[in-house]
Amino acid sequence: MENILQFQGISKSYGSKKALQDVTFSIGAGKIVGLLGTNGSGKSTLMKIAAGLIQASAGTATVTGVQVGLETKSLVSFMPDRPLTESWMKVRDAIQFYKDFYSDFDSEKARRMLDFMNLNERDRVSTLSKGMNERLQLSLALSRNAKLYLLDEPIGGVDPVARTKILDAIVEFYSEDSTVIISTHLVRDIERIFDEVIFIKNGSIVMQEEVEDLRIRHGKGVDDMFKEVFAE
Ligand SMILES: Nc1ncnc2c1ncn2[C@@H]1O[C@H](COP(=O)(O)OP(=O)(O)OP(=O)(O)O)[C@@H](O)[C@H]1O
Repeated sequence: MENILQFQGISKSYGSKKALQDVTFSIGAGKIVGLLGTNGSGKSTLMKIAAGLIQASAGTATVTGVQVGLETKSLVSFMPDRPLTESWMKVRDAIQFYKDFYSDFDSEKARRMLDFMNLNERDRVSTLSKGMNERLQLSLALSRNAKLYLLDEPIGGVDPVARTKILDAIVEFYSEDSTVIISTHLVRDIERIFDEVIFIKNGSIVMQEEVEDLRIRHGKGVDDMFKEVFAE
């Protein structure tokens, strides 16, 4: 099976703070993967390295076998935990902005997603609620034709109704030959959509399992396993 994302011995420090320590894993094509860890465990750092936004202090990261850098930017669509859009924009300006910026942006798909999300192209980004803004950011990220989608806390801080809508949209609109990695600590709400999970604790990977194997091997769901691994 083709590796979509591979990390080999990746470490990252911010000054004396070690955010990632000797992280090695690989993820195949056609999966929705949960990157699960408590606050400060290194999830955003890992995603930013995969997206080519920050550099690792040591190790190698590849996307479809290509070392992360300029060439992989067109393969990876990243939804950061803070919006990339500007507050003066209307929803349609945000779409145009992405279209201008990314040659792989599919405007037709964006329109279908906006419709599904109950977003109006005339709405001003600054007036959107947090949940509606997350819906917009997700629509923008998933409307690119990428190999790898990195969604950093797509359901952070939104109500259960918005969460369900966002998760339904991911399942509905992701294309099955790509891979989606979703970071979160809100495991219970989201575990139903994962094929595979990676647990990250204090900057190290402590578990990577197919969800089905986890159930068979440990007789537990992802949320129970998460609570056990991260118990303090
Ligand atoms: N720019 C930075 N400068 C210094 N330390 C940083 C920086 N970014 C992250 N860190 C530290 O690195 C560690 C990992 O942070 P990271 O944001 O990757 O974790 P996270 O799992 O995404 O956390 P959260 O769920 O709270 O967003 C944390 O201890 C954090 O304080």
